[in-house]
Amino acid sequence: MSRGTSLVADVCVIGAGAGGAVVAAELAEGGARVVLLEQGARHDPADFTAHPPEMLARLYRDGGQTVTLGSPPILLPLGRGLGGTTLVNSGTCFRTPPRVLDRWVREFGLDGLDAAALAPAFARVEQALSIAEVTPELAGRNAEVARRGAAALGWSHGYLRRNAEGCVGSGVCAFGCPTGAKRDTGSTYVPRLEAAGGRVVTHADVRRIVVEDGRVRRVEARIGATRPRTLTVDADRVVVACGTIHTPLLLARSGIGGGSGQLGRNLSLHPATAGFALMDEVVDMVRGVPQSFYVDEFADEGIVFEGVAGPPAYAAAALPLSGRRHAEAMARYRNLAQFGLMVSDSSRGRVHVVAGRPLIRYDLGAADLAKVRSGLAKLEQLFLAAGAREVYLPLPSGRRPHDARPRDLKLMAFHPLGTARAHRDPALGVVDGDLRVHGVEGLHVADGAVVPSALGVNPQLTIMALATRLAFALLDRSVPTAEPTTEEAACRS
Ligand SMILES: Cc1cc2nc3c(=O)[nH]c(=O)nc-3n(C[C@H](O)[C@H](O)[C@H](O)COP(=O)(O)OP(=O)(O)OC[C@H]3O[C@@H](n4cnc5c(N)ncnc54)[C@H](O)[C@@H]3O)c2cc1C
Repeated sequence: MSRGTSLVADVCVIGAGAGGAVVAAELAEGGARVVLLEQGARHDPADFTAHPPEMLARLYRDGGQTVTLGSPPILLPLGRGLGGTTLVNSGTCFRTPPRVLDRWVREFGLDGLDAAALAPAFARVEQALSIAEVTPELAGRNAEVARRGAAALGWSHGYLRRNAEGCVGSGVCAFGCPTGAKRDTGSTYVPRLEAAGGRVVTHADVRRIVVEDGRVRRVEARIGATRPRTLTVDADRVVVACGTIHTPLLLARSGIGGGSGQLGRNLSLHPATAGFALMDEVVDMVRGVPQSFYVDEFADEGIVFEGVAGPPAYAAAALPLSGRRHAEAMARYRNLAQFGLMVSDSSRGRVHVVAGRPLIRYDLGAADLAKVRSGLAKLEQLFLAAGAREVYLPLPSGRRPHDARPRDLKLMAFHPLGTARAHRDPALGVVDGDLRVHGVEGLHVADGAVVPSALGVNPQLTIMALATRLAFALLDRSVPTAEPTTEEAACRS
């Protein structure tokens, strides 16, 4: 053991999030010998306390404090462990909008990724994760505030589709689902992988992918939470799925994928922010699904509103007030509503390493600043139309949405994409349309890094569908057509 351990696999998958867990399980069920290496731990919902500060430290990389450098700095939380960021996400599931897929075909030469070609992969994931629309009862009163506002204004809206069958509305999705209802990839695809004989190694920090004579040969990792040692996995195929921030770093330190000059570039991240409203009615925002409702009236302008909510410890940190006003608003926590907005960005950032530390550089461009300003003004309109007594926007006092400067904004981002983007042309992308790293035999990427443009919708289903398609391509089979659900079968008959 002191000299290190080695394993042999047909496929070594690195990272157990939205992309990695899916591709690993599908490959193992298809008969491949799979080793899945994950830097984080295996988590048990029985240990999820729903207490934000405690869970941030346990489930997130850097305690959820990953931040971009630029104007303005943006908080960019990332999950770590079996399930990756799916373990802490809100469970919202959208297929990639057809207009985005059309653009991929036109601008990036990704002919195999049109809506019809991806439909079986989407359907397979939707079935595996029991994706269904949230009911108004489960959505809770925070969603009802937004619904009332959108209805009064005549804005297009709806309840979101989610992967959380049996959800009871604990209200703390971002801090680990305490009932285990959320079907993150760690509790769905990883058990399927293990049942099919696949091997999972947690606390495995992959340091290098070794390529010889243009072919991938092996993966080298440091393993062990307490006494680190070396693990080598010999494999003819490797799928990298460390997420948009860490995949380009691993490829770069392995000396791979840099040929086009695009590695680490083209980072989009859906800048997001949120406002609060003080209502006359009791909202109890923590009761119900935090992200259960959307308003997409302005989707064509690149602005989408989605629910967000949390327990008092979370709201106290997020409320854009200070001193006595903060204390007074928190004393009326039960009357507070919250709603968020995200913009489909055209600004692009970059991930690279400086002095051994990852650095994420992203500046909000003028077009995206205009979208955030317009989104904040519309958010205020939405709350007022719902009957808000006061609206608290995340801006310095005295500043209005139309004159907000980048440094006035409190932005977060949850959807980093694009740093190893797919493009048919090796001079313009890191992977091709089959997610194979240009110029390297046997090496693929299956995570947010390959997604070549902002989506305008939450990305996990896109990433999972791409991972499903990759797994079946490697197995040399087509993605099977999903069995109709009981509901669909009843409708058809
Ligand atoms: C709070 C929050 C809410 C969100 N809500 C939604 C939502 O409702 N709907 C939606 O569609 N999306 C949502 N997202 C985004 C979504 O979860 C991510 O886009 C998605 O999980 C990304 O998948 P991935 O495979 O690219 O990376 P991840 O899921 O992040 O997985 C990457 C994994 O790789 C591991 N890893 C990294 N480096 C190494 C290494 N060197 N060796 C071994 N392992 C490594 C990491 O530990 C991690 O587990 C949300 C994100 C956040 C933070």
